[in-house]
Amino acid sequence: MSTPPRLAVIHTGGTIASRPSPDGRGLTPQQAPSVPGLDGVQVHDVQPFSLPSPHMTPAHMGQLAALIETLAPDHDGIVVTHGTDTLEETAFALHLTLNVPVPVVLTGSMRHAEEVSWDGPANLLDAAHVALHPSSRGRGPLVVIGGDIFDARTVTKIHTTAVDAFGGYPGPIGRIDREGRAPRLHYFARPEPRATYRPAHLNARVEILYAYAGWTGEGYAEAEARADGLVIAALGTGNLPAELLPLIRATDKPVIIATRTHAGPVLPVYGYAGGGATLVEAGAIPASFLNAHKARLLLLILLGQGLTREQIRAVFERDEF
Ligand SMILES: NC(=O)C[C@H](N)C(=O)O
Repeated sequence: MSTPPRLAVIHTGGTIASRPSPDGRGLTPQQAPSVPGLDGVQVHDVQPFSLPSPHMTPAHMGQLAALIETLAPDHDGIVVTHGTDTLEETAFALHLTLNVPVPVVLTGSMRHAEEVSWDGPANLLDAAHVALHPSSRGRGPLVVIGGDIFDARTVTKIHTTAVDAFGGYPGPIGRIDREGRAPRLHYFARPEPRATYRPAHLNARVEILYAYAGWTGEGYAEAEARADGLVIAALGTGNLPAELLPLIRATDKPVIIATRTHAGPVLPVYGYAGGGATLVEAGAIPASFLNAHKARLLLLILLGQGLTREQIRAVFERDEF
């Protein structure tokens, strides 16, 4: 008789574990969900903490990565349940730091267990099937929501309330559906090979500034003084108002230019004061196609690994993530 597949389910909180709190103050994580209808699978539930995902920190992400590394040798797949608000950040932190052969699949829900349209059980079952499927190996951490399978590098939350809350450019790399009870899984794309990092710590201070029409640099000097590095969610292909150019030129710390536009790369094409070409000439580092919060995590991890500004520039320039 063959041994049943072994699945670890790591519960971290989020709406998928939430219910209205007895004090009437709104939803809070209370009870980890169980995977429904998984016959013949040995499920091992683990709950390192139970948080709403806005309370997640890089330290929790590090704790989760260490736990996954401990569980990986004895399991065929690992599912992580997580709040959706920062799910893409945890997924990307794992993508950058984990090097385990077993599939790791993050999921969550947009509706809680007492709502009519509770999406937790289906997402959990989908995530379990994806995690246990042999074709999922070697793709890095994946995110499964609403039947869509995303890679951690490009996935992002695109809606605050819809059940299909995740998207990102260029979109899902696969799809899981069910025919009766049987899972039907298709992959359309294989993520590019990724680099993994071993930071000595995750304590670097990296702040994000958000650009807008009429910004004259308010908040920049204070953030620059406190932080080890900055990320700016800039405009379009990575442009800023002219007033930011001398501020960036005077900064020795890494300043990453991401974009507040929801898709597309940052490219140094404009030569007016504050245009992307002038920011790069002043020392700034384009974030490639990473959004500001993923660029922040990459910078934090590279700083934690002791890289210099020029080594950090090379990682972003070569898309080594
Ligand atoms: N749908 C959710 O999970 C949202 C919740 N605020 C969280 O991220 O924990």
